[in-house]
Amino acid sequence: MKGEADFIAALRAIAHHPAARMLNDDAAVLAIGSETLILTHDMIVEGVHYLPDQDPADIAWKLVATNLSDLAAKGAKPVGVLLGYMLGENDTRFLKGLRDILNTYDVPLLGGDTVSSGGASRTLGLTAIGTATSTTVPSRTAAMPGHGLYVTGRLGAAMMGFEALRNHIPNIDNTVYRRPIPRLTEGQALAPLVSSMMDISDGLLLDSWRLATASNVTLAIKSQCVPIAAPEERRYDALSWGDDYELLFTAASDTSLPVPATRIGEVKERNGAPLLLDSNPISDPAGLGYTHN
Ligand SMILES: Nc1ncnc2c1ncn2[C@@H]1O[C@H](COP(=O)(O)OP(=O)(O)OP(=O)(O)O)[C@@H](O)[C@H]1O
Ligand SMILES: Cc1ncc(C[n+]2csc(CCOP(=O)(O)O)c2C)c(N)n1
Ligand SMILES: [Mg+2]
Repeated sequence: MKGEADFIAALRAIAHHPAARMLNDDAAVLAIGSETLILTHDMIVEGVHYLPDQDPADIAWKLVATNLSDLAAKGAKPVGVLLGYMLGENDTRFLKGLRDILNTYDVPLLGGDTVSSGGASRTLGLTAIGTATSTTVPSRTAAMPGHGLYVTGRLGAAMMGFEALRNHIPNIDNTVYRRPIPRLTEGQALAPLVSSMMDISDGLLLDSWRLATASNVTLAIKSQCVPIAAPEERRYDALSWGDDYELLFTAASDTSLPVPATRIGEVKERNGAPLLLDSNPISDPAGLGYTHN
């Protein structure tokens, strides 16, 4: 076994509950009585997800935003969060950023746990709980041949911001990298209309590959159609670096979309590779996006 994908594949043998959606989705979908809870947990690690000298207020924002983004992908309304905190050098700034994002999205802090690092690399976790807002909670497994493939926003802004922040380049906006915007209102508006939906955290191409694999379809993507927030010569990087937290979804071509989104390709019956990038078949996910090894 090696790396994230193999470990999750092994976990599938343990996660039998239908709410786990075979670990093929952004979040668990747990029906309780007449309510459907949406549950997700994401971690961030110093030096892996954020730069060691970043303002802790931004780290708090990103930790909550990345989790709310997974709720957004299921069209969920946030109910609350639980924080797994490792004490650091400026906990007051962390609390400031935490208050900022929880107030912005009107999300209560419900609890959590606090530890000291003992010298280990700083790692923070968050569990986000939401409720479904549409009767069918969008999945990654129901993309339908004939439907269009769409993405919200522009990709590559986080990559550009990260590079500017790391290399101390002024005049390049790094807000999207530091403080991503979870697409909660967009996700809720889209949920009743889409055939499948997920958020893009690890890069458009890798996450499209996951969507195609989960739905057993081929996604044909036209790279030139993807709106990017990076120089043209960085187009492939913008499609594979990750951290943009936009929504990727499939919908019937005649759907009147309630939010701005760009059609970047189409869903086809599976024929060979899960991805066709500018007509080139791609059947190996290596190099398509970010993975933990
Ligand atoms: N350690 C783990 N234990 C149980 N389930 C896990 C674990 N790691 C990942 N999963 C599950 O595997 C699936 C895919 O996880 P993944 O982290 O790729 O999705 P994601 O949260 O949408 O992505 P990202 O972490 O990039 O935001 C999800 O259902 C997730 O809950
Ligand atoms: C300092 C620093 N170096 C590199 C990156 C790039 N990066 C790390 S994890 C990830 C995907 C989301 O993670 P996960 O899949 O764990 O949710 C991306 C794009 C970064 N954000 N910060
Ligand atoms: Mg996700």
